Amino acid sequence: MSRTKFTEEEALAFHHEPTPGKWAITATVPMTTQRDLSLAYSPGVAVPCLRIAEEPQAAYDYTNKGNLVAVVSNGTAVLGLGNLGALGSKPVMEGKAVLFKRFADVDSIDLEVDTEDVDAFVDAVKHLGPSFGGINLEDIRAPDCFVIEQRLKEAMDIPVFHDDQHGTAVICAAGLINALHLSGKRIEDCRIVLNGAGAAGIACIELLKAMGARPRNCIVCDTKGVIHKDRTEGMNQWKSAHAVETDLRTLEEAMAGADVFLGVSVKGAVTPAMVESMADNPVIFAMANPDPEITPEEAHDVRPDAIVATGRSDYPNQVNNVLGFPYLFRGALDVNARAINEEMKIACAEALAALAREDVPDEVAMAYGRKLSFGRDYIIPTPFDPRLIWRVPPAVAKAGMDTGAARRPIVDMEGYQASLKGRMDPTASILRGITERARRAQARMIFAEGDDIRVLRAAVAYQRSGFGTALVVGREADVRAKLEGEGMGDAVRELTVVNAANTEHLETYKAFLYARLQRRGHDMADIHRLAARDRHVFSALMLAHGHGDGVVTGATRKSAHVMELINHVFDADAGHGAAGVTALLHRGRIVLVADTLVHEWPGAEELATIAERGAAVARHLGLEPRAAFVSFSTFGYPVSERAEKMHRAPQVLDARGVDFEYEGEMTVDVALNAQAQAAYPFQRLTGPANILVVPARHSASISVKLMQEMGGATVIGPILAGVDASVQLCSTVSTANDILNMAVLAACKVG
Ligand SMILES: NC(=O)C1=CN([C@@H]2O[C@H](COP(=O)(O)OP(=O)(O)OC[C@H]3O[C@@H](n4cnc5c(N)ncnc54)[C@H](OP(=O)(O)O)[C@@H]3O)[C@@H](O)[C@H]2O)C=CC1
Ligand SMILES: CC(=O)C(=O)O
Ligand SMILES: [Mg+2]
Repeated sequence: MSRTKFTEEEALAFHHEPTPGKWAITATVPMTTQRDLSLAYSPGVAVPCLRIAEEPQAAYDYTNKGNLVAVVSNGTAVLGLGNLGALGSKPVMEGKAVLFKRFADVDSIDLEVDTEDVDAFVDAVKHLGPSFGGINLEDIRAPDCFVIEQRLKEAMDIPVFHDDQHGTAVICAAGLINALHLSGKRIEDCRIVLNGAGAAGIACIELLKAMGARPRNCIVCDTKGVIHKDRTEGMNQWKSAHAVETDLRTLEEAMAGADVFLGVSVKGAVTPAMVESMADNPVIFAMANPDPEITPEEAHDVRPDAIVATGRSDYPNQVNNVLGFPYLFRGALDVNARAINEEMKIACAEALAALAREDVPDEVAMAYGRKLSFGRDYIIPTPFDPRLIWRVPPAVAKAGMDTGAARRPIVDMEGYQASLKGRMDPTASILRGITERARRAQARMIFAEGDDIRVLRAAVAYQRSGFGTALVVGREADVRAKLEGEGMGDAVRELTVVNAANTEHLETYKAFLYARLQRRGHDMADIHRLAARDRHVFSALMLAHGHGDGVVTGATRKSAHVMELINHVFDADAGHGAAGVTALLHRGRIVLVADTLVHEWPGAEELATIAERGAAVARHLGLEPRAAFVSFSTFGYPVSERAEKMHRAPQVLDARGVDFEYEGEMTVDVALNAQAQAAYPFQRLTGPANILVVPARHSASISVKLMQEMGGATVIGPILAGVDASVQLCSTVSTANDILNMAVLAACKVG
């Protein structure tokens, strides 16, 4: 499988753009008018204040407490990187905050507390309870973390959860349940070696013992080797609890014949020889971050029978607490829990383990680019599995209710599950699906405009992101100079620069073009000029001859002009049913607008074709199409000659017998709003439309640009659909990232 590759510059740029850091705050209420101001602040705010003072539980109804978690650290054990201090830990803590949001729609704020003193840390946090629904402690070194967590739990009436301890233990337990299932061993019989007796290690071994592992079969090691009964050096009470009577002294000795190795220590702590000495079908969870104790390749080289997991996302079997903390807190918050107790953690582990053993839906497999079925390379769900959000929190919430941790039980569990499904932003999974499909396609992408630095940056990113080969049309010296000017001189060697002078196919291209254009007023001199000097035509010719798998162009010239040139090579015009479809992504919704590129003023027949193109693009994106023909009138009112064609287009589709939902004509609010639709009980859409077929290109342009400028929508496209070749057009204002997006669409042939 492909490793995710990035440079240090890219990691820094990711954290720098569009604004420094990884998250910002947005208001959920309008703050526009004088009235808004008086409700949000003085005097209106007094009403909820007084209500909460009287009835503290009401804080969950009138403030964001019920969905807000603090990620708190002092930076003394940042991943496996050591003590980087409170400030040095902030990128990780911001990262945890965005993971909370992305995976479970939990709002979270990182708080870096600049002290290594346990008392001072506890004092700083223990009075913050009113602000939050939960406290996620993170990357605090052992043994301080044990004391801090215990004291905060006693002082606070909300869940206090040290993720490195319990989050890790929960995921480790879930993975181990399944790994042992596959290796045919019972936990009671396993010899388990744990390396790392810190926050994560102690919690993991405690949970495994609670699940049946025999204490005498568990050997714990740290920097001083095996923790045995006679040892005094580097000990503490938490380690002593796991000391055993044994002659083993080193990790190497302990690993011989072991069934399970758990690593929560540091990179490279395990050698291939140690793995080689383990028992049959050994289970190896090398969980140190960012680099594991041993890589899966190294382990499999010596032991092909091993079941290996790491904490990283770029290997199969990611045993990482990202699978736990978002869902544990989601479930806990939703019952306004006082704590996250043992039963809630075990419920989480069991739900995760059970999910991995189930059949994997196609869209999950598709997004990962490989078949996922329960087995050695799939013992734990993948973090992007969309089922996690509605499968795990209900199990946690139920355990919280059963054990009295819940302050507000959930009455309707089915309704709760449905609300969890609706909570997640579908656009994120759509974009992810496209990206993974493109990565799998490994397309040779032709970037036509190699003289533009945005295009070159997109081409470099395309190749470095592992999407495939970037073929850049341009002059080599020019490409080099431009990239050097951007401080990306190295990238020249990675790109393949193609032009009329260095291709062996120019004569073939010219013959092809002449055959198409000889009766359209072009002589051989015109043909040579087009084929050899026009990069749009040259790129299209490369594509037409299979010398690339897709073309991205249009960043330097107006799209109408580029379309004309592309049409010399492909039949990509209105007459041949081509259409432009633009995807608008906004607040978790995705709506396609068509035609945004080809038809100037389509008639009813053409509008029907445009709807078909829109439906095809929707399906490519993983949406079930619902097309609305939009206008300023709804089902014949107000009567207008201009709306007539929008009224007739659905009838054209009736006659064609297409296999998707469509309706019209209607105003945009009726198209997009289920309540407005309810006023027309006869209409046939089963929900809000996700394709808007607009009357003309001007209305398309106006609506898309209005959404972009005023609404802040993300715009992808126009996607050129209905052409028998993968050509995508950017706009002259495209950024490098927009161009990369178009290349990704071209790579997975959306359109
Ligand atoms: N995959 C996942 O989800 C998670 C992974 N982790 C990873 O686990 C590791 C430990 O994190 P955490 O428990 O929070 O950190 P702590 O600082 O609390 O504990 C680290 C432990 O590792 C031991 N250790 C360090 N180096 C070695 C070595 N070379 N050989 C043996 N033991 C060693 C230390 O030994 P000593 O006591 O002698 O100092 C200590 O017991 C990190 O790499 C972290 O990224 C953590 C949480 C989640
Ligand atoms: C994953 C995590 O929490 C860690 O490595 O510290
Ligand atoms: Mg951590």
